[in-house]
Amino acid sequence: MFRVLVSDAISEEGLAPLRASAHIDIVQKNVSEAEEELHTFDALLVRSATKVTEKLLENMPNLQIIGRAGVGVDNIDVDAATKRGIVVINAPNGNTISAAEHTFAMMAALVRRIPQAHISVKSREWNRSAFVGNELFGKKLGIIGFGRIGSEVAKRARAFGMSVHVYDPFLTKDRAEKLGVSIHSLDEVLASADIITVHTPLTKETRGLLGADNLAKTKKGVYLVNCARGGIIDERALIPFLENGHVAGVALDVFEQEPPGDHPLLSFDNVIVTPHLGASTVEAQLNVATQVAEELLHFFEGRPVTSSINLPVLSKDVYEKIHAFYHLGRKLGLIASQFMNIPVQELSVTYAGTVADLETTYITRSLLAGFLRPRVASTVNEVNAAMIAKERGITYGEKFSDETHGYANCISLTVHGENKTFTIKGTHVPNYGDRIVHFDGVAIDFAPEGHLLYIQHHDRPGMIGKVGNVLGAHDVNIATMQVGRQEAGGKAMMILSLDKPVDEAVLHALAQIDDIETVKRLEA
Ligand SMILES: NC(=O)C1=CN([C@@H]2O[C@H](COP(=O)(O)OP(=O)(O)OC[C@H]3O[C@@H](n4cnc5c(N)ncnc54)[C@H](O)[C@@H]3O)[C@@H](O)[C@H]2O)C=CC1
Ligand SMILES: O=C(O)C(=O)COP(=O)(O)O
Repeated sequence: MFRVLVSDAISEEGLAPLRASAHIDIVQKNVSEAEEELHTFDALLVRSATKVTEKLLENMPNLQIIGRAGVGVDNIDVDAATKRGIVVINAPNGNTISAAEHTFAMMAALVRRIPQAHISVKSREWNRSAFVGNELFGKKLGIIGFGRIGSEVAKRARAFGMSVHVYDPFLTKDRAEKLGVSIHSLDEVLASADIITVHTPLTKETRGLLGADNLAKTKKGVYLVNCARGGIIDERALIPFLENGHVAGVALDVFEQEPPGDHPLLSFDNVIVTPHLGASTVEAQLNVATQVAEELLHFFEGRPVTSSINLPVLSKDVYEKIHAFYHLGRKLGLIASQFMNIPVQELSVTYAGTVADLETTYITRSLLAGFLRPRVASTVNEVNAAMIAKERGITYGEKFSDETHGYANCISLTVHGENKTFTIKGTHVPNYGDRIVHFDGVAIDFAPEGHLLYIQHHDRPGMIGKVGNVLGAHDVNIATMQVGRQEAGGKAMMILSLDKPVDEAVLHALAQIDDIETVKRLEA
């Protein structure tokens, strides 16, 4: 049973597929209400209200996945989640239209002074001359951040007869041309726009992007809109520009602190506000809840998630192709780590044959996670494997080769340790399974499954019988046995697969046999 804590208001209808699952138990409580049971949850679903801090994650040791029913993840400590191997997903498209429409509504309301006029009429006044506004038609709209929402705002602005000047350092000329907007530097947008709307994420680079210096570069009489994140426009810096009339008006849906409390900006008549409503439509909430619910179901079924913030994103198609290699990679890493149970500095992975054409980053992450698993006490998976490897000074790299040793595909892992190097190679045979085809310099063929016993010995007659006798005497049943050697009379090895793991006494008894050099247990 997977337990899901839903700690913000998320559409019931969107959550229906999760509720329908017999394996999922949904609890709807905020974090403080759920304090006593935080340790029991496998998943956490939030919007922007819940602050997912490192401290909260410490109290949720079973957490595997955080779903953000929306876009912005600035309320989630993604680094802390990644460190713990927790997958973070969001619903990037579900509320785009709602946020763009809200931005547009705010912009129109701002220049026509609709909220102020509304309050006046509701106060039984009729003062038409007090609310003379401006047209949007013919004005220059400066858009800072031209992603999903920025570009939807641009389409609507063009329909209103506005010209759109965009600043986004990651925007290509092609895309700008397609959407009928012109690309400019930030300074150019600041200097030329009649209205400026921001649509970036809140990051170290965008916090305070419109601070005192940049506000001073804007046109006198400029209107500003922030329906993205509080803090992109510096609230404190804005105040003198409103006081001296340089800024004609501001529309804010978001605040540095939410709720903003008794904020000085709220006293200005020409500052219009909404309480973070950009995504608050029935449609957007259904979309985002449905998206995260589906992703959560996939995750719990062991299928790929498609909108992760901290995992390489895989389409269903790509996943179908790579998942067999993903498991093989995990096994190669796991076996290699146990065999090389010494400090290691470097892992080198080589892909050959059909696997070389696939999304190998994901397979390498899986291999790395398999390698680190026996070495670290905490959860390690493809989310945090790269970070943990770095912390432990283990570097890794991928290569590609044509050498498949006669197989359709081959993954080769070489582990470099102090004074020792080990290579293991495996292949995946469709409808048959994974096979290890090369182990520490010896060609062999075994399935990387279950309780394995590795025995390295000199190639002599009677070795198989001696090993069989010792295991029989200890009541250990052999399921399969594979043998291989470098050359007749030289280094040879056996890989046995056993029904149960062997204990130290068996390892010791085997090591006493003449001509046996090494005996190791390997779990796969
Ligand atoms: N008010 C609300 O309820 C909602 C707010 N949002 C917020 O709106 C913002 C935009 O969301 P989306 O368009 O979906 O995101 P997006 O990721 O599609 O677009 C963000 C754009 O900002 C650009 N960008 C990044 N750093 C920049 C910088 N330093 N200067 C200029 N451009 C930069 C990126 O290249 C990208 O094109 C986010 O902050 C999101 O959290 C989203 C939905 C609802
Ligand atoms: O999706 C976003 O980034 C939003 O800001 C929407 O936030 P909300 O889910 O309405 O709390």
